[in-house]
Amino acid sequence: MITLSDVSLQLGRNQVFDHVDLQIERGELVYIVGGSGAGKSSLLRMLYMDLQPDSGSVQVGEFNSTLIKRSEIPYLRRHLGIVFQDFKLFDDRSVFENVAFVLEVTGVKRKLIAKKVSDALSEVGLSQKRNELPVHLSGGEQQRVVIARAIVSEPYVLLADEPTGNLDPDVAVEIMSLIKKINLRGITVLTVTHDYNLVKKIPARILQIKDGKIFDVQFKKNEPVKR
Ligand SMILES: Nc1ncnc2c1ncn2[C@@H]1O[C@H](COP(=O)(O)OP(=O)(O)OP(=O)(O)O)[C@@H](O)[C@H]1O
Repeated sequence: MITLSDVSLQLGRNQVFDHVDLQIERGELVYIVGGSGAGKSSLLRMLYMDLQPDSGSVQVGEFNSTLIKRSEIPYLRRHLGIVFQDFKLFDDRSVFENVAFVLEVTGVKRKLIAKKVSDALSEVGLSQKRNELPVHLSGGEQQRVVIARAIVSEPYVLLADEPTGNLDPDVAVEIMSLIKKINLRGITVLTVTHDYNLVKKIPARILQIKDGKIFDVQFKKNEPVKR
């Protein structure tokens, strides 16, 4: 599903990735960890092709960074569900409208939008709140809306950058459980996290970015992962 082949990336003076190879199979759930400035966001940006590697290639589904034209990048992004901190909800639109928006801009028919949005809201447990404004929801509920918006177009990969970052520990576990449920439907998930409590509670593959490389690391219970 995702392959990095001999990828190097320099940003400013930082060698963020140095001849990195990585393979992620369809249906995997993967945590991405690493210290501040290690390159976690840069990895996600390469996957949605907002950043091009200086050398090597990034393959996401049928899209390859060395072949893709700028005009094709929106098609790639339609296959990606994106849950980022700076990708806010519209305060003046209802929960339903926030989720529907993604489909409206891609020209999906009204009836189909209603069905897809209802399904997505039901999946995240927010059917009852469809007419609320986001400001009337709790932080965890708002994050559920963000997740509904990310999955409504039935992506094959979900990319999440600290999806539980600002939430209480219990709510964070609920949100991660929801992401796991979505993953079990067959969607490949990559999620950046700093939260080892979460990794402990909901175990999955862990990739650590360090010194320009990406390592698979084993999480040992009772022992903090070194950062
Ligand atoms: N546009 C840029 N120009 C120069 N350097 C950059 C640029 N963007 C990012 N960097 C540097 O590249 C490195 C990787 O940044 P990145 O944002 O991917 O790290 P991160 O692991 O997501 O960090 P954090 O956990 O702090 O968000 C950092 O050293 C950062 O300062």
